[in-house]
Amino acid sequence: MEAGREGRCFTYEDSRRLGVDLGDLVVVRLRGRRMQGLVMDRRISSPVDRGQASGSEAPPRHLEAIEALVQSAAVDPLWFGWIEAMAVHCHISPFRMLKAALPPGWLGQRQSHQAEPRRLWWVQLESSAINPQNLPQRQADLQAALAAGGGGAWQRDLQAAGFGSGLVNGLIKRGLIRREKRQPTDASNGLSCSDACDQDLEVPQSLTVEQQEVVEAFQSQPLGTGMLLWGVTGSGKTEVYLQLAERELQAGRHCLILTPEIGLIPQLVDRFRRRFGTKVLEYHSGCSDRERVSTWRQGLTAAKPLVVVGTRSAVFLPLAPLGLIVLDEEHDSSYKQESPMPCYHARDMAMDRARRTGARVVLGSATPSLVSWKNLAPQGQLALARLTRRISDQPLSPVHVVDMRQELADGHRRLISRPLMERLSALPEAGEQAVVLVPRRGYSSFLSCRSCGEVVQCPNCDVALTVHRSRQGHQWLRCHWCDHRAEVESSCHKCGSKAFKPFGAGTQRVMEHLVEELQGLRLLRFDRDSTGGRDGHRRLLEQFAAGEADVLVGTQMLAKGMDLPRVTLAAVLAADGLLHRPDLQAGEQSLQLLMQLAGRAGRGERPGHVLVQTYCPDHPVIHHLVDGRYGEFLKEEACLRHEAGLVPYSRACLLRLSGDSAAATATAAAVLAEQIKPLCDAQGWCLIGPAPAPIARVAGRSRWQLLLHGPEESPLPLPSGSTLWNGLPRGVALAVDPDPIQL
Ligand SMILES: Nc1ncnc2c1ncn2[C@@H]1O[C@H](COP(=O)(O)OP(=O)(O)OP(=O)(O)O)[C@@H](O)[C@H]1O
Ligand SMILES: [Zn+2]
Repeated sequence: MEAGREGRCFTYEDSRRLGVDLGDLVVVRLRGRRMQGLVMDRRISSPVDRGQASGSEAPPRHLEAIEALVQSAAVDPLWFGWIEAMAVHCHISPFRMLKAALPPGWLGQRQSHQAEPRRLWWVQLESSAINPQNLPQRQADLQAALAAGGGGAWQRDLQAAGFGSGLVNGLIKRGLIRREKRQPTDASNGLSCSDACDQDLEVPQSLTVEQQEVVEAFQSQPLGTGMLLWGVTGSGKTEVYLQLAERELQAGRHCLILTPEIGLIPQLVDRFRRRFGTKVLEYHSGCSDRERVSTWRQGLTAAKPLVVVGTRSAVFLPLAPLGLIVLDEEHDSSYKQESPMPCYHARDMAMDRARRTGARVVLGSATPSLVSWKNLAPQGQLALARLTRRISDQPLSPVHVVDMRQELADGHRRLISRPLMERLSALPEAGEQAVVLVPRRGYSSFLSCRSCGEVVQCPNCDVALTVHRSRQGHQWLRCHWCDHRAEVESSCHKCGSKAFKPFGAGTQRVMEHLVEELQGLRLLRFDRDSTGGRDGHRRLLEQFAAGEADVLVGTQMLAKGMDLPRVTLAAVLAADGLLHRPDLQAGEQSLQLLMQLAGRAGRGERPGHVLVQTYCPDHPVIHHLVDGRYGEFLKEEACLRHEAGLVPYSRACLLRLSGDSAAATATAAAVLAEQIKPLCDAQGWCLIGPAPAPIARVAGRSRWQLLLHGPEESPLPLPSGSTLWNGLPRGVALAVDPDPIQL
């Protein structure tokens, strides 16, 4: 139950014979109060046992009854065992691990949900309607799907088959269909709707020789193992996932397809739906709590195997038997949950789950992480498969570096260099498109004084405030950590200078420059601010794919997954912002991002180009980007980190403390350090800190940290259970992050 910091376990009796089981949500009383609890463990006891209770001195106790069953989880013991093991791995109580694994809203479920079955929308063709001419294609498709299925279908199944509510509403307006609420059980006058929608599914592509080899290699892999699929951008990895999934489905096993970012979900879901129709479900933060609970339940009760496309938390779905787990873009750090606890990495979870259940894992990437690289057989656990050629047979696009120092020396002070300008302005005539990466969002990064160097900081956090600007031209400052907002000032409050201007370039600022400087170019902006709403990403990408713009300007997410044949130019405006982050993996991560971006160009018939603007063209990352030999980079990086004894050739663990009071937090950090120092010494780990976190204050809370560093694959030098938390003063929170990615 949610009692205390870690949640606590109590014992109750199922005297009302509700048949409760592991993971079920039940109603019990705690000190007279009705509360909801999760069933964490089960003991069968007979009256005789009770009389001779272990230890024998304890008299038989009267246990309170479980009052009601709210939700039955029906998870299998294998799944539960895995969750318990992961709790140990993440240094968290089994209760909190289970709570994190269950869909959000599970604990808040009302009993009434179960008592009365929900009524659903039923969509029915109007028999009297006259078929209009010139129906838009998708509306016609929907109409045909309904007709093929006998005239009606549940809206939720139509949704699953890719017919959104907009389309349904369109046909309602035309009077072609009507919609009513019905009880899901009385589907008497309907087809089993999924069959209707699954009628004209796409047929699989015939595989290239390389793809075929990968599929065969995977088929011969033992159950419970994994494969690293290293395939250059545009080499047809997704097609391989599709065909592997198809084989699993035929064998009656479920599939999980994971992607790091919610922005990549729509394209992936669309591709899987075209192939597998209503077998495809979604599970990610863009779904409502109710949808996630529903997908969870469908996973438990599905008669036929499913494909679930989701983000990292989908790794917990209780699908059984599970055949395949794919992690696309496996190198992406979004697979790691940093906060709140449990701080888990979906890749570790997936590998462990596969080992236990006999599923198999595919880690796909054009730029594999060093962690997976190091985990290759024979020393490690992963088989390696490669796709070295693009489907289009276009070579990877050549990379041109623009030295911005030279631009400046030549008196050219624009954001957009002359070579980039030239290429962009040639696009419309050639009927081609470009993507431009700006490594930060917002109007421009920060407000600074050119006279004294003062930068406007957030009063709550140790970060610069970002300048934002509305369409009407109004400017304001905003903190990306705590959402603090402030007005923009016209002069420096420190020295009074009027040379007080935004510095750096965000997507909005770049858009304005492009609009000014490249009249006649049509631009679209693709970042978190412009892709709001559930279908934001899909809408923008559709517009761009339909040729409504020449240039797509955006942040990180535009580098990934997009497959548009007319894009022949990929550019990055200021690579420097990426290269100089104070982060251990900055090199690896920026090269991954830049190669990913480069992979967007030249995927169709026409050759592509990549243009990188930077003030340090001699940076090793830029060199590797130009020569395109990612394998060489991995080898060098592995050597460097191996020699320096850095992760993944050692192990790290970060303890993060935060609290309202700076003094209390600092003291708690010091006390904690004293507590674990002897354990570190005994196990050959070293303890760094306590020290203030790199961003020492967020949303008014002080942050301190302890970094532990130890031998590869050794256990964390921490006391078990909740010991670490027991000594903490009120108001100070502690999170344990094993294998942290960011410090
Ligand atoms: N065997 C095939 N025959 C014909 N076309 C194919 C085949 N395999 C893939 N394609 C097409 O090639 C294009 C690129 O494939 P896909 O998107 O799967 O590559 P990818 O490796 O996943 O790319 P990226 O990692 O860059 O996102 C897609 O349009 C896909 O439909
Ligand atoms: Zn702030």
